Amino acid sequence: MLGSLVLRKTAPAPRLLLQLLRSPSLRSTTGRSVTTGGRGEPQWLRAAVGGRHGTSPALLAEGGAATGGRQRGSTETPCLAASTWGRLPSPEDPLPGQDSWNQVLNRAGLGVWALASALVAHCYSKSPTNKEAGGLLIDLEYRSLSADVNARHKLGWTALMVAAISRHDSVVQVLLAAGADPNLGDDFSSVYKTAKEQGVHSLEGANPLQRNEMGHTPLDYAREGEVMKLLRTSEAKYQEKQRKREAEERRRFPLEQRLKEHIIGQESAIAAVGAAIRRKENGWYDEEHPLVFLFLGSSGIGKTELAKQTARYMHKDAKKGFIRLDMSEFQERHEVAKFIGSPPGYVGHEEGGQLTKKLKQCPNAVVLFDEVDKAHPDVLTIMLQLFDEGRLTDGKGKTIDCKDAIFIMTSNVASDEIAQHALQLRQEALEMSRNRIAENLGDVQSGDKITISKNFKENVIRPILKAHFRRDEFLGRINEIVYFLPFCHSELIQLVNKELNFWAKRAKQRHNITLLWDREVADVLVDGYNVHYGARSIKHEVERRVVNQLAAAYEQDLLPEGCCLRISVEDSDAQLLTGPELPPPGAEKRPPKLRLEIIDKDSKSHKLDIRAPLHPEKVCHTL
Ligand SMILES: Nc1ncnc2c1ncn2[C@@H]1O[C@H](COP(=O)(O)OP(=O)(O)OP(=O)(O)O)[C@@H](O)[C@H]1O
Repeated sequence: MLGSLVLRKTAPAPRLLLQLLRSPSLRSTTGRSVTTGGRGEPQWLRAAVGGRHGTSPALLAEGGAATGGRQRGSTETPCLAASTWGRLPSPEDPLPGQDSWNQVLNRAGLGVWALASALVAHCYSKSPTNKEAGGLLIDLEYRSLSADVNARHKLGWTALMVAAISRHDSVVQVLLAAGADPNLGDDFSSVYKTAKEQGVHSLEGANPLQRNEMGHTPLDYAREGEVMKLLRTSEAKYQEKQRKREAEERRRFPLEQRLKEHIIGQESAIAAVGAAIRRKENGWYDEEHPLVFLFLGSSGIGKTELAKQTARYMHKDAKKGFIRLDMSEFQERHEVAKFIGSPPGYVGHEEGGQLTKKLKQCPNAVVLFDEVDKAHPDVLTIMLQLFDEGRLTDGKGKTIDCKDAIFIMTSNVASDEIAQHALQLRQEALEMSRNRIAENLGDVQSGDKITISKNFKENVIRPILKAHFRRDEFLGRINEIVYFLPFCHSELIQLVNKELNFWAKRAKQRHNITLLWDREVADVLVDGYNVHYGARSIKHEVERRVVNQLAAAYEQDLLPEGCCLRISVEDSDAQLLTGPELPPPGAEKRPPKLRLEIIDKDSKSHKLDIRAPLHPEKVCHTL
């Protein structure tokens, strides 16, 4: 059934979008306008009305680019391009040499309804007769399509946002009249963020370089003639566009920012890696040699995580782009063959080497050599050749050029010295800040931000490394030695919260249970930190003191479907004074206990009596 909409306002002057969206008269005609002013407004709207035409359409362009939504050979999205045509297009209209409208619309991700309404509105608004008549009579098929005018593209934008960003005021008006909500949130403010949430790569798009399962690109199927020329040009154009898009992405969402989303603390390490990669990406590096890092620090502190996240940033195909070798598997001389493959006539010749096989698939991968200090000296010799020449010859005599690879070695050598030094620096920083507070000197420095001194690196760490690797030239080929420091208190709190958030998400997804916790809970769980196990000790503490109890409560049927649970700290002092187990004088104070409570609909909470699994008759007190 066709629906009809009468819009009584005349088309507004350009750049009056904000007034239009905020206008009370609009509210009176359509019932909709922006409810909050200033900073509270959705970001897309501020971008749309902010006059930053150079920036804000990028949001639109991102959406188009990220989904391959632009028409070939055009810089406009289908929506923009189509709306300048000046005739009413039908979704089934063939486009010259291209897809049907439906296909273009689908690629744009807008849906027929939104674009149809936008186009219709635009065309009508251009018609002088209608303007003179003082109104726009618009027949929209959107009702017959039973479409939701507020539906979002999978990257988060709505038709209203597209129209607003591209400054089609009349289209905005129509969409508002059709019920588009100007107060919808900022889900679409960043393609990177939204793509991440949606599990797609932010640079995903219609890609002529895309390979099928046989590894072929479209060009491989076009052996001659016009099609081949066309595909070649399109590949070249795509590569150039891709390069520009990547550069823009890097500017807007720098590597450091992305790394910080996954890695808590380790700011100097993130800065060192970020700076080296920026030099490489922007052509300020030595093209003859690959980048080589040595990550030093104790266990569970983020060395592997930083390498992984760097690979994720550098490569769309994170699987091939990240090669990880445990160097403790190459401790014997004969294991060199496992590394690069055996020569002809030897066992395993056909298999190839673990490193060379993977490097062949992705010569610019991020390669992690874990526990490099454990590798046999002959393996180190091969690595030195690799770092020096940027290529490697495998057992079959085939040379792999890997000057573009990034090599990261990790080691726990000198980790005790680094940890001790960092703790000492923190202690000194803390005392200094206490003194400054005592003397009322303002400008208090936090003990969290410390820097390892050059003196310590040269006089303590380098001799240890030299003694261990016994080769100056090996250390000389490392571009950057990166130091990972033990976590400070505020970082530990973040780690605990990250872990609790992880379990809260699980609880919601798997069991429809809402999990909340008091602030003090993190302080209690931080006590489980062990400097030798790093973040892993925090993971274990959360599992031991929280997740075990959740699982026991679940097993004992104490958690009703859809319930809300709170973790809180038991008032241990009160318990000790009144409880039956008064501690003997001088006894060590027991750590505070955590308890689980169910919060009822009327916000009252009651403690769960979880039986200890090994003593079913006893109530568990060991949270
Ligand atoms: N700084 C950090 N921020 C967030 N998570 C971290 C951090 N450090 C470690 N983790 C988490 O702890 C676990 C172990 O970390 P990772 O593998 O990076 O340790 P590592 O430093 O490489 O230790 P090892 O030398 O034992 O391999 C991972 O699940 C990781 O996500």
